[in-house]
Amino acid sequence: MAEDGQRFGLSDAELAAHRTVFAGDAMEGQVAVISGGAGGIGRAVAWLYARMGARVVVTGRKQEKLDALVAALTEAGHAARGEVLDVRSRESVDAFWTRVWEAEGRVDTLVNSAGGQFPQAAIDFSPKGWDAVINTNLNGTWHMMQAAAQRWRDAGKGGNIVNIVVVTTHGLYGVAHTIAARSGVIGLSKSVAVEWAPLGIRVNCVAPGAIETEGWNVYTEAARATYPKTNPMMRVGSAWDIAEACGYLAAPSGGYVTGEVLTVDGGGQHWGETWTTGKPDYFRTEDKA
Ligand SMILES: CCCCCCCCC/C=C/C(=O)SCCNC(=O)CCNC(=O)[C@H](O)C(C)(C)COP(=O)(O)OP(=O)(O)OC[C@H]1O[C@@H](n2cnc3c(N)ncnc32)[C@H](O)[C@@H]1OP(=O)(O)O
Ligand SMILES: NC(=O)C1=CN([C@@H]2O[C@H](COP(=O)(O)OP(=O)(O)OC[C@H]3O[C@@H](n4cnc5c(N)ncnc54)[C@H](OP(=O)(O)O)[C@@H]3O)[C@@H](O)[C@H]2O)C=CC1
Repeated sequence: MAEDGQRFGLSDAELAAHRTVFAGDAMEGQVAVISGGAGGIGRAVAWLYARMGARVVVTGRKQEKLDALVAALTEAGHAARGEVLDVRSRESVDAFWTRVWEAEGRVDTLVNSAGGQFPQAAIDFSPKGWDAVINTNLNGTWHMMQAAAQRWRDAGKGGNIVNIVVVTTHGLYGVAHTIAARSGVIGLSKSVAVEWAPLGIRVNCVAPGAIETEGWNVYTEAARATYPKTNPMMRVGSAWDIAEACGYLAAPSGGYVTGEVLTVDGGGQHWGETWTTGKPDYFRTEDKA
């Protein structure tokens, strides 16, 4: 829980009404699976895909979060289902995909938004902490990707995958474990984009900058206060910014895009200060002039 108990990000009511550039039938008749679907970014993707006409299946570890989202989507007239799933368990992932395929008869898009990390200097990572982040973000994403691809291969019909990662191009202080995991996901995605193209499967990543969501609760107030300075636009992004990138990749607009990393960070990969644990004295150049 947050040190100050704050809530961050967009509510279901805001996501239901947010302006979108996408047509209401852009994913008509399709089924989308969204891991971490009741989190901040996954929830926005679920709302957008549902509003584009898809049936959505959202997963996560906490039943009550899933229930609340499914109730809100259903209330708004959308087709939605929630299933508890820890992506770190390969056995659970396989059983989930078998159930979904039986229930829905198809899946067209998988978005891997289950993930996260805790901020800590790398030199102090415990073996258990390292494993938790690698198993969630790299292995969990892989379990979902491979299980989906195997069903698509067996059905003789392709699909597409969108992996939510992190911008890995510069040294993000305090999250080296996640940079290792996400770099793995990016490399993996590019490789299987090639291997799985003959199966009709596209694989892409979306790399968000600082996006206001409930996930921010693991960071301190001081760290969060710096997030607008992570990019030249000097503001944070919203989960809807990421959802629309995922909409572009999943809809026919993304039909010729594979092996790509779409960075949605207000230009943060080119300029900005990123301190997940607060700015260490060593880097305070203003005091050293
Ligand atoms: C360019 C633009 C850029 C922009 C750059 C700025 C953006 C930065 C903001 C990024 C934001 C996000 O990604 S926010 C969105 C993502 N959401 C989150 O990160 C939410 C929090 N994360 C998670 O829940 C996780 O996924 C994860 C960390 C893997 C937790 O997995 P588990 O459920 O296994 O967690 P636990 O059982 O609690 O912990 C497992 C072990 O991990 C370690 N551990 C856990 N929390 C710890 C902590 N605070 N400090 C130390 N160690 C910790 C301990 O060893 C734990 O074991 P014990 O010692 O035995 O307990
Ligand atoms: N917000 C931001 O600024 C940024 C976010 N990202 C990444 O985007 C993704 C989504 O983040 P965001 O929506 O902000 O964060 P949230 O914490 O709001 O959502 C992440 C969701 O992942 C689920 N989850 C975590 N671990 C597991 C697991 N082992 N199995 C299944 N589900 C799991 C959680 O659900 P439950 O607790 O129910 O399991 C949670 O709802 C993450 O990978 C995040 O690191 C990247 C860059 C910046």
